[in-house]
Amino acid sequence: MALEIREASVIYPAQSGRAPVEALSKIDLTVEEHDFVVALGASGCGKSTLLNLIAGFLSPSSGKIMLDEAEVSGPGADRSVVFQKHALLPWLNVRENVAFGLKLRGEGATAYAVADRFIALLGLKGFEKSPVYALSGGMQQRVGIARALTCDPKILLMDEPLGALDALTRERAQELILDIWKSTGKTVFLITHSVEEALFMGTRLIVMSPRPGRIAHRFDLPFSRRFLNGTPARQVKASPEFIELREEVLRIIFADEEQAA
Ligand SMILES: Nc1ncnc2c1ncn2[C@@H]1O[C@H](COP(=O)(O)OP(=O)(O)OP(=O)(O)O)[C@@H](O)[C@H]1O
Repeated sequence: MALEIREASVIYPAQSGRAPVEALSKIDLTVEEHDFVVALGASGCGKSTLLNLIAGFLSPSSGKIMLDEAEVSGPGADRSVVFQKHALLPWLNVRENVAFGLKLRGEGATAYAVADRFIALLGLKGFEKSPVYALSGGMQQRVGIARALTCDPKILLMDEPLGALDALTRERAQELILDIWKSTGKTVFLITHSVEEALFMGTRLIVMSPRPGRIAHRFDLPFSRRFLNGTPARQVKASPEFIELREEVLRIIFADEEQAA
């Protein structure tokens, strides 16, 4: 078992005359090692709050987050976060950005060797000395993922990591992340607003509903394994089984959005 969330609730306190917000209500979720869990749901259903709980940026109002039997009480090197805005350091080049986390941990001697391994894995070889501001959005996001991986986290947490990319780059990045997931054996928790991305990438999907934020539906997914076993991505995404599930999940989310309107 990698991660266990037990009856976790988050209530944000009342602000400027508004009532408190029950952002998450009694979330139960077990994430096994090497799972690729994707969270999907209408805006405001608590996806980022859940990721922040796992990252340790936020403590639950009640309930527990356990990682390998130990209670999560704050951020730690066993979890790395990749955000949509990759939060790179613009004055440093690719290699320095990727090595940054390890150097911060005092692992200066090995930092560059490890960084170079992940630079190659993410297809950034040859760009080590490029300033990150000169790279495309897709390449910057790959630098962000390489940096997260260098610290060898048990769990990679990704909050809408591909949201800012154009459609073609986004599809390529999905495939790259799946290849890396397979080769590194990491456990992944990813938030996305794209139903197609969620179905394609995850081994497990949680569909969340708002007010209060909760897990309303859970699905086991076969599609990423089909891609990793050699079926072309577009063929996976165009299969009748994929399309049927995509429409089912869209119906669930649209119903939540309509209720909120
Ligand atoms: N710091 C905060 N203080 C008060 N309320 C908050 C805070 N952060 C989030 N919320 C509220 O908690 C609920 C869940 O927010 P959260 O950002 O986790 O949802 P989300 O599913 O990630 O949304 P989106 O898809 O729009 O990013 C929302 O109603 C939001 O307005």
